[in-house]
Amino acid sequence: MTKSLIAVAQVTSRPTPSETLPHILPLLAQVSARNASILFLPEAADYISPTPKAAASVHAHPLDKGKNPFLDSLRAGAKEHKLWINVGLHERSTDPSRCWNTSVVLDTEGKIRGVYRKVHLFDVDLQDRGGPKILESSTTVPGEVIVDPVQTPAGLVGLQICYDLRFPTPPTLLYPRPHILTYPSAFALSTGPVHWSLLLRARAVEQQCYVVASAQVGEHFSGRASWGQTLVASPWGEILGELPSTSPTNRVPEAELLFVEIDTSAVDKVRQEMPLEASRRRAESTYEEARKRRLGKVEEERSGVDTLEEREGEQVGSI
Ligand SMILES: O=C(O)CNC(=O)[C@H](CS)NC(=O)CCC(=O)C(=O)O
Repeated sequence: MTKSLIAVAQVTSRPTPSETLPHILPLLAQVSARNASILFLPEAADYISPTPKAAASVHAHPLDKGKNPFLDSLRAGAKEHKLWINVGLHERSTDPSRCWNTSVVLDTEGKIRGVYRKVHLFDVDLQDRGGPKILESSTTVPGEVIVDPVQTPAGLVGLQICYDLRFPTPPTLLYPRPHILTYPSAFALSTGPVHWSLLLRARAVEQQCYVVASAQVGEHFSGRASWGQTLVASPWGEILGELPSTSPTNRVPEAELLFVEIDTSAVDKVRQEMPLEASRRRAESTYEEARKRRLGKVEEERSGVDTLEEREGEQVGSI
């Protein structure tokens, strides 16, 4: 069987896990009623807090069984409804005021099959574009590892999170090559309209795989909203399904589902028709040479501030 139905959720998470969970749990029965094999939930599905530093010490827990009420409920739900679940959530780190931004894969026994911690953190100042100034690194510890894709009933799933979407290199390093790249997200209103679907489709076209992006949507609390537009792209880059984005004129539900059929043989077919990976390997030595040259130049620029002035002095003197 190469075909399977997947369910992709769009959610408005609240400031605490106990406020959010009642919106998420009913989705599990809906997924199971449609016989979908796996449910994808967004980044920070457990909560989005106005005071993330304080919330980290209260609501972020280790992933271990019995230590994380939000994840424990999903583990029980996965088992009850015989589903796999991919979920983004806050994970307690060794620093009490900063958590990991983590993506977890659960199997039908509620057992953890994959854990990825967001590597690229959203440290930006978009105020001139009507957007936020956010320093995710002040509340989040960056992950250090690109993890291997996880085998699920829908195919091999490569784990990335939200802002990672802007970095094309990590997916090129995944092995075995995934059938699905997943980007659980909470995209900003200021970046979503132009960048979100463009980047998701670009990753699908480059990696020749499905891209599944479950998104946060709507207003989490006064002053913080997410873009939405939960989306699935095909290995050819087509949009196979999407849910509404946040807009002043359209009220989005607190939680809803998108169902899409995935066919792993469609991934194999595109990769046969256009064998990008084979070409990439042939180019590897060329990349390496360019990379070294670039690194050399960057280092020269960084250490060369004083010497540059000296050189300018020399030039002036010699003219
Ligand atoms: O932990 C939470 O509270 C929820 N997490 C988020 O909202 C994260 C980090 S602030 N958001 C993004 O990475 C947006 C990226 C984005 O919008 C872009 O790349 O344009």
